[in-house]
Amino acid sequence: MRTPIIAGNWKMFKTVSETLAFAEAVKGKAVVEGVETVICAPFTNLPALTEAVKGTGIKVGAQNLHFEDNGAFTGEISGVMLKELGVDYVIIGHSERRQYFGETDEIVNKKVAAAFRNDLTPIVCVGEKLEEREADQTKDVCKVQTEGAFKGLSKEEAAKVVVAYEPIWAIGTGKSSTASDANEVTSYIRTVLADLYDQATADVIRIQYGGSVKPENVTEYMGQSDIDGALVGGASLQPDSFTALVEGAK
Ligand SMILES: O=C(CO)COP(=O)(O)O
Repeated sequence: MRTPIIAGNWKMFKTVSETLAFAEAVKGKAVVEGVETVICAPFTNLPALTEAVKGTGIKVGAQNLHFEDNGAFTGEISGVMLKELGVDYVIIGHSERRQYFGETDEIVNKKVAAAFRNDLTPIVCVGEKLEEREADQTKDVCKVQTEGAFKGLSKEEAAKVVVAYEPIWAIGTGKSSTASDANEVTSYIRTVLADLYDQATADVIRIQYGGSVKPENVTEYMGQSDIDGALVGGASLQPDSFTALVEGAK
């Protein structure tokens, strides 16, 4: 009932020429029936990437947006600008944005609203730090971040959001959460969403796992009851590995 979604988060990697080479290499691949494939690239690569993947079934996402549609915000990019490029998704509240760029739950919430204003699908990231996990605060942290992100969203909007559960200690470290631990948290997030809306709405919201996902472990995550895909950093950067991730999500 929930279509699995594999999204690559390229972070601050790849120039335009590298992006075009990647798109060429995955042409006719990295697309599997019943799985949604998304590449979230740096802003500078989005025009070339949307053009290059046209008709391939691969969708394009940004990694951030400003919460206003335009204005005196030097260096920022808005949802209006992304939409015109043919971008469909936008990652919001990634832990690197929260950690290095001071994004709070309130800012995340305003960005989610901006995404909906511009018909972009938000991929909202939540997840705990190592010390929070060790202090047994994982669920509390995810609850606060989820409630903060969804504030003011209608049921119809909520149903379209993709949540990415990314334990911060598992990002780029090679230390992935076990599939059953990750499923315990994603199913808990679903109960938070059911409390906010209702069970039927919570049941259609897709929740990804992110943190050291690779072709070798993706199938194990996808086999869990409440994990509907993966948000992948490092392993999404090589065409072969990205293709294998999508195939592994079948
Ligand atoms: O942050 C991530 C995706 O948003 C995860 O990164 P890695 O897959 O490199 O651990």
